[in-house]
Amino acid sequence: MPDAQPQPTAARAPFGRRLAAAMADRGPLCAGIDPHPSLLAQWGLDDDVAGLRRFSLTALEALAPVAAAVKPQVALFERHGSAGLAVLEELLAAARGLDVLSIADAKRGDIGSTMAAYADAWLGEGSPLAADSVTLSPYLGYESLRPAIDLAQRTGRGVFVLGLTSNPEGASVQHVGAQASVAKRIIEAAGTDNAGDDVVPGPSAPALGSVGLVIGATVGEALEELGIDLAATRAPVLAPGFGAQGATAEDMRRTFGGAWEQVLATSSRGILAAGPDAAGLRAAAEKARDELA
Ligand SMILES: O=c1ccn([C@@H]2O[C@H](COP(=O)(O)O)[C@@H](O)[C@H]2O)c(=O)[nH]1
Repeated sequence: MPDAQPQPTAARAPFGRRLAAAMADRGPLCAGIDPHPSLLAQWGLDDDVAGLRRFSLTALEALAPVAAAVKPQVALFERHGSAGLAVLEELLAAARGLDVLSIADAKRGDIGSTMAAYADAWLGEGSPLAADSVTLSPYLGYESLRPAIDLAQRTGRGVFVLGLTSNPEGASVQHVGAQASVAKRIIEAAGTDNAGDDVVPGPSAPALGSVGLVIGATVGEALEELGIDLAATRAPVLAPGFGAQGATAEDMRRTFGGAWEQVLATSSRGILAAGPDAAGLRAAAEKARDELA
């Protein structure tokens, strides 16, 4: 498996630009790498570190050529302790070597002083866990995420802030406030950050900032009901819920409307269930990507 160190800051274009180019080149699919115990069993692997490593590297090699990004689910590595995190480090390095963008789905969020340490871990130059981007939870206040947003912008990396999540329970917090909802405030704050970013469109790619949003593919009419103008934010939109959680490409086109070009649909179990055969995995990802195209 190829290995590569994070590049120096100066050599890396802004994350939004790199993501837009990858989406133009490979399509709007992010392949989730979620080594659930049930999937390990289905692949004939043990629920241990060797099984985790085989699963993750097999999925990466099969899926990297057909996905704009890969998204390892950090919790499923953490459950194996420090050895699991070492596998995640190896996976992130291998993704760099295969030239596919990585999104560490860690959903970090804390008071600013601690947030700086999370930022160093996931976005810091030279950190063994550094990914191209990381998911963040804004429920200690959007501004508490500032150290991560700033570091991402300095290093050509990105963040995806939870806006409207794909799970049905999310609405009980995120929809509160109706037309001035919690979600709307967070989404508009991301838009403000992207307005200050150096955002330029590529020849066949939309102009995307480096502060992304997580908006579930399953949220239905919520964007419209809450009066949210996603297109105005220029945020890359990571959309989980496609596949195993039930959202179809058609549902997503309806939900995202004029912001469709910003959407990076992510699917994990829906693709990974086709493993361990590499050709089967790739075919499942290509089918998902073609449905979205
Ligand atoms: O709102 C959210 C935020 C993150 N996720 C994550 O995405 C994947 C979805 O996996 P599937 O197997 O495709 O359902 C998983 O890692 C979640 O933690 C989300 O689903 N919803």
